[in-house]
Amino acid sequence: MCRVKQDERERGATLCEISLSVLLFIHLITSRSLYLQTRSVVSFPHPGIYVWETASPQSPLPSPSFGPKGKKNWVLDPSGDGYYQWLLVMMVPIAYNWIFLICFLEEGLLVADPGAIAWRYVASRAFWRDVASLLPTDLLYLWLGLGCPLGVRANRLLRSPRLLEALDRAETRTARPHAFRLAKLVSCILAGIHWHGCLYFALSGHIGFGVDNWVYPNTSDPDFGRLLRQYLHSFYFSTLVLTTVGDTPEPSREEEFLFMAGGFLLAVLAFATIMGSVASVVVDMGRAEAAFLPEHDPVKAYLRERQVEPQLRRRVENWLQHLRMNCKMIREDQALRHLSPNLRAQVAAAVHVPALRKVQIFRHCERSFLEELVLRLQPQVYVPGEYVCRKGEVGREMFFVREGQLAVVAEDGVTRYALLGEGHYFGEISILSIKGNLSGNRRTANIRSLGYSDLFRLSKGDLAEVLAEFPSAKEALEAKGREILLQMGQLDTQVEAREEAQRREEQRRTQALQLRLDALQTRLARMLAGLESGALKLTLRLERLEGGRGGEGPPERP
Ligand SMILES: Nc1ncnc2c1ncn2[C@@H]1O[C@@H]2COP(=O)(O)O[C@H]2[C@H]1O
Repeated sequence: MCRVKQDERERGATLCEISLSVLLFIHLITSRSLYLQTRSVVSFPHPGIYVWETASPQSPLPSPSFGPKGKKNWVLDPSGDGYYQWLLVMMVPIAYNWIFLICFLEEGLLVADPGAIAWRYVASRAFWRDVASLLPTDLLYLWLGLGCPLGVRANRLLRSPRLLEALDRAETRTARPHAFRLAKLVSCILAGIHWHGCLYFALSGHIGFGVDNWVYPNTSDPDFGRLLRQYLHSFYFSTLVLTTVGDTPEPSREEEFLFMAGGFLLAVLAFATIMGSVASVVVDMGRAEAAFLPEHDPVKAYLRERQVEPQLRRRVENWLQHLRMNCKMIREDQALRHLSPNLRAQVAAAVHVPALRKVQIFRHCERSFLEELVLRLQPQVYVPGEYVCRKGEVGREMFFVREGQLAVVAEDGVTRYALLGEGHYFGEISILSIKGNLSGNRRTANIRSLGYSDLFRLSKGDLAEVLAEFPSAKEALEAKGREILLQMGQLDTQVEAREEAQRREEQRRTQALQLRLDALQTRLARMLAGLESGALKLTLRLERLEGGRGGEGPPERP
């Protein structure tokens, strides 16, 4: 109960961390976007939320306007209510370390004492990093003005380890880690291009808008003065540079050359990183699948190399395709091999016990029996027309039908004696050593898969081990087997009667022997008692004799 609560608390804290870190991420990006905005002009359509229009380099703070063609750019005024409310939202991620007490492990135990948690946090490097990231550097705007260059709020970036931690956690917990990794990569690329675009715009402003072909065009031109146009132009320019597509205007000043060189170097690094990340994601995807699916290529190469007949090759290929398309896992134990035995048993039980419950004889079995059983089951998939077992073969395993249809067929492979579907089992007769079974350990029938069948295979040894602990299940299996054998005329009831008579005879003989043994033991005990009393008498007489000789009296008559 306590553990569940703890889990819930942890989950809640992690969710908070993730959502707050995402907010922080947005905040970081937004804070950078503000650079573009700080070079804009304010107009006042509503108290609190302001409409900003583009400023020209010549007039950093021109008079308020609604922009060309009455179009409005909805952004936040740093002195308005809207920005204040935004800051309140952003205060949550900043203050969450003070609100949420995140427990830590000491010698494997969770420490939940607030004092200890606080001390640990204060002594950690994260504390100083958080403090530095909280410094209200925004106040510098008051001194430097809204048009101050980048870097004033750079300390907010110190929060990025939290973001990375949140992303890391999310990656571990998400059901689709590959998609998540790709999304993360794309977000990083977009953020990189965004920041590069901001730098380009800042540098253009520094050099002067429209002074040459390379910089951002003159913002006094209504077309280039709109915030959206400024942003998209800068973003596009940076995309060209960072993807090394080229086709960018020739730089003509030292700053421009430096910026372009830096951009190209960054592009090379980014390209290598992207290629590496994408390759690793693709390889990981393949590896994860290969953990429980058979590899196509080696099998196909083998069949080709050994010149296996085309029909059989096609069957194998169909089988491989069926596994892949229907996500049939035949190597589940491989996928779960790193789990502890206990956890593996729990996972196997959670996945397979419902399927086993559909098997009639297991419907009312104890859960412990089924849990024991699922650990030993091996998934198998058969293609249409394939024989799972043939009459006369030595039985080494039995099967449970998880999905699909199979038929008990005659030698011709067509005549059906019985149909087996979900929840049925077969192959138990030859491995159970049923008394009177004339087939011994040989299969009593042919079993053929009608379509694709998904089975559980249980080896003879594993079945024996499990049944040894659960005799009621053994009796149920044997009873069903005897019934089938009886129908087939393969059960020698005489053998059973003979065996029963023999058993009774043996019992009778054992009892007779026991009686004789008891009688012999009684006689022996009597003899021993007689012997003992005789010996005692003899001893007494000898003592008396010795006593008489000592007193020189006449010897006593016997
Ligand atoms: N008439 C039948 N109905 C259902 N199952 C059968 C029938 N005949 C044979 N079987 C199953 O087919 C299996 C073939 O292998 P076994 O003899 O080990 O065990 C056999 C039974 O489980």
